[in-house]
Amino acid sequence: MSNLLTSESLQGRTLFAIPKKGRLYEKCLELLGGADIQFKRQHRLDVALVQNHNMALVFLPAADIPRFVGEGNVDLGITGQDMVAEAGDRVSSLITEELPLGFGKCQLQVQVPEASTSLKTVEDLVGKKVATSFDFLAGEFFAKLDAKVNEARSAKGEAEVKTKIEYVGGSVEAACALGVADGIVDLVESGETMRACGLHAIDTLLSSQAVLIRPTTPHKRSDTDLVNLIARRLQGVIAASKYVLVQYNTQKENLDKVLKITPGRRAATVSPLDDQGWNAVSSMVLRSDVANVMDALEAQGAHDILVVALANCRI
Ligand SMILES: Nc1ncnc2c1ncn2[C@@H]1O[C@H](COP(=O)(O)OP(=O)(O)OP(=O)(O)O)[C@@H](O)[C@H]1O
Ligand SMILES: O=P(O)(O)OC[C@H]1O[C@H](OP(=O)(O)OP(=O)(O)O)[C@H](O)[C@@H]1O
Repeated sequence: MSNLLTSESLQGRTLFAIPKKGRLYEKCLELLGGADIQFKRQHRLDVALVQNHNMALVFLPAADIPRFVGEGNVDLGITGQDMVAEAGDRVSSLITEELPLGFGKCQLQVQVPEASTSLKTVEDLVGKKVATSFDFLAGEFFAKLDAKVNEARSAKGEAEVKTKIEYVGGSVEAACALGVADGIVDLVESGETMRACGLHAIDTLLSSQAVLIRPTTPHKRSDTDLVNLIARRLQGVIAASKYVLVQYNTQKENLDKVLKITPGRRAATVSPLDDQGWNAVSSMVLRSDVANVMDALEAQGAHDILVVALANCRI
C-alpha cells in the first residue's frame, strides 16, 4: 500500500471522523482498538487508512465533526453532544445520535466570580459581558433571558439591555480575572478549573457526553452495512465496559434470594454443581453496582463470588 494519501486512496472508503486531540482523543483510540479497527496514523497526517476494513479515519477538530457528518462528507463520527448542539439546528437536524459513549461527560455551565456580591443569578448577567467558546448556545440562552428581563424593564419604562457574548477560543476561565468578561459559559467536569479560577456555577445549559453520530440521510457513497457493523461493534465495546460477569456458588435453598440480587439482563444462568444441594450462578451486573451486589450476595450465603471483566460483548 502506498504511504501517500490522496483523494484516490480514500475513494470508495467509508469515512469515520475522530477528534484529532483533546479530551476525547485517547478514549476514542481505546474504543477503536476494542472494536478491532486497525490503522496506523502517520506523523502529521490527519487521515489514516484502516487496514482491515474498507474505511479511513479522518482526524478533525471535535467542533467541526457535526458539520462534516451532517453534510455527509463523512459517514460516521465521534464528538461531544455539546458540539452537536453548538453546531446549531440546521446541522443537528441532519444528524442522528447513534450511541452515547459514556465518556467525555461534562456540563456547560454559566459561571461567575464566587466573591462577587452583585452577580448571584443569571439575570444579574443580563446587559453585561459573557465570554465563551460556545457563542451559539450562550447567545441563544442569553437572548431568551434578555427578552424576559426586557419585558419587565419596558413595563417600568426602562431602556432595553442586551447581554454581550464575547467569543474566546480557549482558557475561557481566565476571562473574568483578566477583566474581559463579567461571567463565562464553559464546560465543567470535576469543577477543579472553575474553582481554581475563583468561579462558581449559577446555571447549567446542558449535560454532555461523547456520542457516535451519523448523517440522518446517508450519502450515496456510504456503505450502510459497514457503518452498521462498526456501530454494532462500538456498542459491544461500550456495553462490555458497563457490565461485569458475576459468578458464584449458592445452596439451592438460597437460590430465590440470590437471584433477586442478580436477576441478569434477560435471566441469570443457573447450572448444577457436582455437589447436590448447590448451584453455580452467572449473571451480568452493572460495573457501578458490583461492590453492593457482592456484599448482598455474601450476606445471603453465596460462596466463591468471582467478578469477571468483559473484553467485548453483544447484547
Ligand atoms: N473537562 C472535561 N471533561 C470531560 N469532557 C470534556 C471536558 N472538556 C471537554 N470535554 C469534551 O471534549 C470535547 C472536546 O473538548 P476539548 O477541550 O478537548 O477540545 P479541543 O477539541 O481539544 O479544543 P481546544 O483544546 O482547542 O479547546 C468537548 O466538546 C466536550 O464534549
Ligand atoms: O471541571 P474540570 O474537570 O476542571 O474540566 C473543565 C475544563 O476542561 C475543559 O478544558 P480543557 O482542559 O480540555 O482545555 P481547554 O481549556 O484548552 O479547552 C474545559 O474547557 C474546562 O476548562
